[in-house]
Amino acid sequence: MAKSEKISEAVVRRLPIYLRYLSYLQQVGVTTVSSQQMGKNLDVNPAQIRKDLSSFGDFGKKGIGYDVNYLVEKIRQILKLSEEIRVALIGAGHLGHAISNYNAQVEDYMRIAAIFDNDPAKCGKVLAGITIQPLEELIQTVKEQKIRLAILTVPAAAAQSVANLLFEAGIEGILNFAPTTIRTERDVRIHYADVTSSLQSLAYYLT
Ligand SMILES: NC(=O)c1ccc[n+]([C@@H]2O[C@H](COP(=O)([O-])OP(=O)(O)OC[C@H]3O[C@@H](n4cnc5c(N)ncnc54)[C@H](O)[C@@H]3O)[C@@H](O)[C@H]2O)c1
Repeated sequence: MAKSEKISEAVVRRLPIYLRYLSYLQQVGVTTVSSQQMGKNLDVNPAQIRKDLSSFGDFGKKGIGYDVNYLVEKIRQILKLSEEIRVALIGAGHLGHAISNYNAQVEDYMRIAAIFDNDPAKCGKVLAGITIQPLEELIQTVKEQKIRLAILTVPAAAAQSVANLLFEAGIEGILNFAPTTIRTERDVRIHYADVTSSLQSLAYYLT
């Protein structure tokens, strides 16, 4: 039973990291895991892991650890990953190719279901098993296919206008790779992924 409905953003960001490790344990047939083992493998303080996991229920057993299958199910539930979530990718360029091909290889509840580009030379071509569609078809396809999330891999100059189309289509969240901020007037969650900023933060720790 969940102790609280609302989980902090920091915990929500750590849960996928726990889930990735726990899914690996499932694959190799490990059935229980302690917070110590998890902490060692993920380089996270075990006390932090216990605290995070206890925030949505008290299901670790002292001296035995966590039941891996149960924990995977529980985290999937919390992250609303119990059923497939359909994702659109916009911008079938270099990065779009890499992400689409990767997504097609991994077994994941996040499934890229549609790909869009505004380059007529790319539309109609197949990428990772999906036919690239023109941008004009975005709103209708997103609505028809019940696509809820989007990945933006277009140039920065195009990001806002494409995001506006996504808002119009009713998208609920965007993972933006373009190096620009997206403004939204609706309750749409925008997350940013940026290798350069991450490297810049890492540079701070250079000795
Ligand atoms: N966040 C990161 O770590 C990271 C890393 C690499 C690239 N990027 C960014 O990702 C974006 C894509 O990079 P890339 O190297 O794949 O570029 P790219 O030029 O190879 O691909 C961009 C694609 O977007 C399409 N496009 C352009 N305008 C569009 C529009 N209005 N609607 C739909 N499609 C449109 C182009 O036709 C092209 O296929 C850029 O903004 C780049 O700066 C971010």
